[in-house]
Amino acid sequence: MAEPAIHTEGLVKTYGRNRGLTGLDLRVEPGEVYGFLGPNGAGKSTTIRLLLDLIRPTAGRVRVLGADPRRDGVALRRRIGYLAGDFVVDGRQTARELLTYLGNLRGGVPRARVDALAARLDLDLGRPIRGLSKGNRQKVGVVQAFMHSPELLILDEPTSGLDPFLQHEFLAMVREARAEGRTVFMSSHVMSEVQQTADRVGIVRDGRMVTVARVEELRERAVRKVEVTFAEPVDAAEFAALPGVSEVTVAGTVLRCRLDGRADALVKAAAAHTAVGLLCEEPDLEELFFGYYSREEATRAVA
Ligand SMILES: Nc1ncnc2c1ncn2[C@@H]1O[C@H](COP(=O)(O)OP(=O)(O)OP(=O)(O)O)[C@@H](O)[C@H]1O
Repeated sequence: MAEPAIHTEGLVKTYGRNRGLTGLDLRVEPGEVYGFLGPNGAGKSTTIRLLLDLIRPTAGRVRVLGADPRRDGVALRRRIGYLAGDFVVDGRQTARELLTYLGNLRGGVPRARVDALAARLDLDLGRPIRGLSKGNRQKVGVVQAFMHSPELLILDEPTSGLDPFLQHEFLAMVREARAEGRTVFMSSHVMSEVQQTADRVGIVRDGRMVTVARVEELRERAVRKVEVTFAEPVDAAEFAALPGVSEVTVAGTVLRCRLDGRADALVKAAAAHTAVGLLCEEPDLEELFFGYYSREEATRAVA
């Protein structure tokens, strides 16, 4: 098996008496888009800062692209594109000057590549950064992360605060990066952006991993609200007994219920009647995500 793009074992980071990470095991395979999800304060930014050697671990092991961020930091930076959650730029220099400077630090980036990204995001490179709007400064951040075509993109809460146009382009760029075989590690507390792009999702809480799953797997386990309209009234009891089906109500010819996991049994039961309409809410990982938490909290309360 290929060496992981990111590998941490028992990663601990304490900030004085505060616990940032309490033993994080993380494995990101090369070429995948990995969504790193968790609520505020879970330890996402701490993890990312450790991967980039911006801070040092209290204990545990970190490998990034097969290297040690602490020893091989300079060489690693050239192979990584990083977009900080709080990416801030300012100054008299133009966007082009800043991007050229950053590009040179990473071994040089073709001008045409920067131009193409800027054109795509509708960013004027000739204007001084201090005169740019917040949205345009964010575009500078996106360009600097992608411009050197890095093997690994590390994106900390990348779409928070992006306008819908930029969000759309950004997610397209993530998908393209994957198509080119790059690895993307993206933190978020917004399920929808991860749902659209990630192959796998790791959910972190209180400084450790709560669960790791493929996005389809999470979807399959997700809870949906389903509404079926029949030609004739149906009996609620017939549907309430089905696996995964609960909260069944029937109003005339319309059946509403909650579906946990696979739709198979419900679909087959509905097919025994004449179904004239079917509405199924796309499952939201958010609900599943908080489902995990409450389940975990419940376990803790019992313990
Ligand atoms: N510099 C610091 N000093 C003290 N405690 C810190 C510091 N940085 C983070 N922490 C603590 O470590 C924990 C994890 O924080 P972290 O910023 O990594 O979470 P996060 O998941 O990135 O959250 P957010 O989405 O809010 O950025 C929190 O309890 C936080 O209070």
